[in-house]
Amino acid sequence: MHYGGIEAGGTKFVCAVGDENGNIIERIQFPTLTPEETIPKVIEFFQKHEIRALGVGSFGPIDINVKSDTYGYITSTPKTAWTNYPFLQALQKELNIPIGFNTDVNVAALGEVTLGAAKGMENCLYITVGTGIGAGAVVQGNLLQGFSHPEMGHILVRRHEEDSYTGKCPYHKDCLEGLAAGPAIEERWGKKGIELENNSKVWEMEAYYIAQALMQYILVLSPEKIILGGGVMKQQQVFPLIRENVASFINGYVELPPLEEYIVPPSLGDNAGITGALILAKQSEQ
Ligand SMILES: Nc1ncnc2c1ncn2[C@@H]1O[C@H](COP(=O)(O)OP(=O)(O)OP(=O)(O)O)[C@@H](O)[C@H]1O
Ligand SMILES: [Zn+2]
Repeated sequence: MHYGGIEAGGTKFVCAVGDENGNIIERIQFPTLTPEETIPKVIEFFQKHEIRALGVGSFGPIDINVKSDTYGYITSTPKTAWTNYPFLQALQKELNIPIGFNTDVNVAALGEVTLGAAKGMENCLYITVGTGIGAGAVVQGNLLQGFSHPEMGHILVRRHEEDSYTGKCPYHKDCLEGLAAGPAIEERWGKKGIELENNSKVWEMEAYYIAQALMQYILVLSPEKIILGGGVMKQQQVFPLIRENVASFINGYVELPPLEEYIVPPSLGDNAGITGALILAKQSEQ
């Protein structure tokens, strides 16, 4: 018997069928169009396979509070076709199996803690720096959740002294996402991140912001491993800069594991999310 997983992103939906250990057997992807266009394709894929349960890691904001009337909905997303869309209910109606529902980043954290860079640990943080910045956390073996899911990308950071860019977040302007996500890099420097590889100032500034965020996450959550993924983090040269900045901000106040092992890329690569979704599927049966 197999499990299903969905990594629902702002640009594409990845769907996979896997085994009880999170191994992917078959995967397929669809562009994220409107729910009316995308969801029937997703349902058709899973109806072809006999799956026991499904796990969903979704872009957000989403409602993951099981006590809420809108549990399972995508809520106030800027992708207007999906605003207030009852995502979980639409899947449930057609598939009639247990479904676990959480954020893309929480699910990626679950993948990495179960089978990836944080395997064997109870606490880890998964951060994506892409079109937006988001983080998911496994804390004492559980996905972190309160009245809603964490929104760690929107924290405030101290400005780099050479940065006069106003910031791109529609809600806060110069929050972390507003200053350090891919679109902010592009607007500040006038080129996409991928074309700025050799501009050391870009990555020095990027590391300065990301490291401040990491300091705050470290002090609040005490993660055993920090995993940084997403498009911007494909710039591997930023990792040593982030580690240096984290060391300098923390300034010896807490003893950290060796930073090359502590702040790392996802060891499941681009499969962190979909693998976590398969694991969430299995957990949803219990
Ligand atoms: N190799 C790269 N180097 C630098 N920046 C990159 C690279 N690849 C993608 N980006 C930037 O990352 C952003 C896209 O992020 P990503 O590839 O993680 O996709 P996404 O899934 O849309 O993001 P999100 O997870 O925030 O929804 C864009 O702003 C893009 O310019
Ligand atoms: Zn913000």
